[in-house]
Amino acid sequence: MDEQSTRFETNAGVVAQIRQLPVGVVLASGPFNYPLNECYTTFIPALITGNTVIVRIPRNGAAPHFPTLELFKKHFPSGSISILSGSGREIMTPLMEDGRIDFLAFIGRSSSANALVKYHPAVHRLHTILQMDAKDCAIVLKDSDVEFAAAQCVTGAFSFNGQRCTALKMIWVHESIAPQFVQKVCEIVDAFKVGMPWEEGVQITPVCESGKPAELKDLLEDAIKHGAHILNAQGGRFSKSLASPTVIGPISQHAKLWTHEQFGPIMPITSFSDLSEPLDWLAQNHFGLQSAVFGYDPQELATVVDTMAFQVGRVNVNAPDKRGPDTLPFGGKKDSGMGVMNAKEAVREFTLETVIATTVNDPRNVKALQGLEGVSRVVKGTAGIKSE
Ligand SMILES: NC(=O)C1=CN([C@@H]2O[C@H](COP(=O)(O)OP(=O)(O)OC[C@H]3O[C@@H](n4cnc5c(N)ncnc54)[C@H](OP(=O)(O)O)[C@@H]3O)[C@@H](O)[C@H]2O)C=CC1
Ligand SMILES: O=C(O)[C@H](O)COP(=O)(O)O
Repeated sequence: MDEQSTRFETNAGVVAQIRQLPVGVVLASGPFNYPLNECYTTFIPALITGNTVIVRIPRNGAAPHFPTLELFKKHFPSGSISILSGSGREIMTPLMEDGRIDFLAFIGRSSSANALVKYHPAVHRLHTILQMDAKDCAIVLKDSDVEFAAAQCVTGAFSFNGQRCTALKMIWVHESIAPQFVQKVCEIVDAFKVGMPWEEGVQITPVCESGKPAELKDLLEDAIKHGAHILNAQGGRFSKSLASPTVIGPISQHAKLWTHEQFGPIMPITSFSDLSEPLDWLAQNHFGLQSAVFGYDPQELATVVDTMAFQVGRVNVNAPDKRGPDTLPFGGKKDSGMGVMNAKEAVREFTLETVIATTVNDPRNVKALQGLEGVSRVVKGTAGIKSE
C-alpha cells in the first residue's frame, strides 16, 4: 500500500501522489470477552498509521493491560496514546460529546455503538469501525456427517462459554437427522466438566458479567414457555456465576432466543424440513457476522452458500465460525459490523487518502514540486517527473 502511494504518477496531464494519512484522534474500545487481543486490534493499526489514540480498556479484563502500560509510557511520545479504565459510559460519553474524536473504533454491542455515535455533535465527520453482536447460525443438511457436524457445532457453540461474537448461537438441523444429531450433541455436552478455570480439564467456567446468569435463566424459561425443552441432562443448572451448558429446542419464533444473542453456554436447536426455513430466518436476522453449513451435496451447498454470502461476512463450510487467520478480512454485515479488520485492511481503515497534485505541462510546476521534496515531510519521490 505504502510503496504505491508514495509514488508520483502522471495521468491526463496531472502528476499526483496519493498518500494515506492519519484520520486524527481515535477513541478505541474493546470488549470484555477478549480483553487484550480485541483492544489491540482496535488501536494498534490506528497507532502505527500515525493517529493519536485514546483507549478504553474493558472493566472486566483490565489486568492483562498493566504490563504494557509502562512500555507505552516509556517508548511512545507523550500524548500519542492514553489508556483509560473504568465504566465505558462514564469515560466515553463525555469524550464523544466533546466532538474532537475523529474516529470511533469500537467492539461491543450494536446498541452501545449506536448510543456512542449519537453523542457526537458532528456525526457526519465521525469515522467508525464497529464490530458488534451476532447471532451466527449453523445449518446442518440431510447429507452431513452427523457425528462430525455435531462435534463441530458443540465446539462452535460452547468454546469460551459461548462468549464469542463468532459463537454459533442457533443450530438448524434437517428433520431426517435431527434425533441422531441431538443425541450426539447432548452426549458431548453432558461430558463437559463445569468448574473453575484453574481446575484440570474444565470446559465451562463462570460467566463474569454480574447479571448474566439471570439473563440466561430468563432466556431458557421464556423458550420453555414457548414450547422448547432442555435436551441434555446437565442443562439448565445455575450456581451463582456458573451456568451449566444447555442444549434447548425447538425454538419458537416468539421466543427471545429466536433473535436474541445469548452470549453464554446455551445451544438452541431447531429442526427444518425445507431449506427456506433457516434461510428465511437468516434473512430476517438483524445480525450478519458469520454462519456455517454442514453437508456435501453441491446443489444444496450452493443454494445455502450463495444465500448466506449476501447476509454475513464469512460463510464456513463444514467448519464452525471463527475470526482467524488475520490474513482474511474480518467484519460483519447488518447490525454486526461496519468496516473490515485484519492486518492489512485495518491499516487502510485508519487512514484517509490525500492527493498532492500539479499539472505537468508547465515546467515551473515540476521544478517547484521537485524543490518541495527537500523541505516537505509529505512530498517525496519527485525525481522522475518530467514536463510534458
Ligand atoms: N464482532 C466482533 O468482532 C466482536 C463482538 N463482540 C460483541 O461484544 C459484546 C460483548 O462485549 P461488551 O464489552 O459486553 O459490550 P457492551 O457493548 O455491552 O459494552 C462495551 C462498552 O460500551 C459501553 N456502553 C454501553 N452502553 C453505552 C451507552 N449507552 N453509552 C456509552 N457507553 C455505553 C459500556 O459501558 P460500561 O462499561 O459502563 O458498561 C462498555 O464500556 C457481545 O455482544 C459480542 O458479540 C465481542 C467480540 C468481538
Ligand atoms: O469475540 C469474538 O468472537 C472474536 O472476535 C472472534 O474470535 P474467535 O473466532 O477467534 O474466537
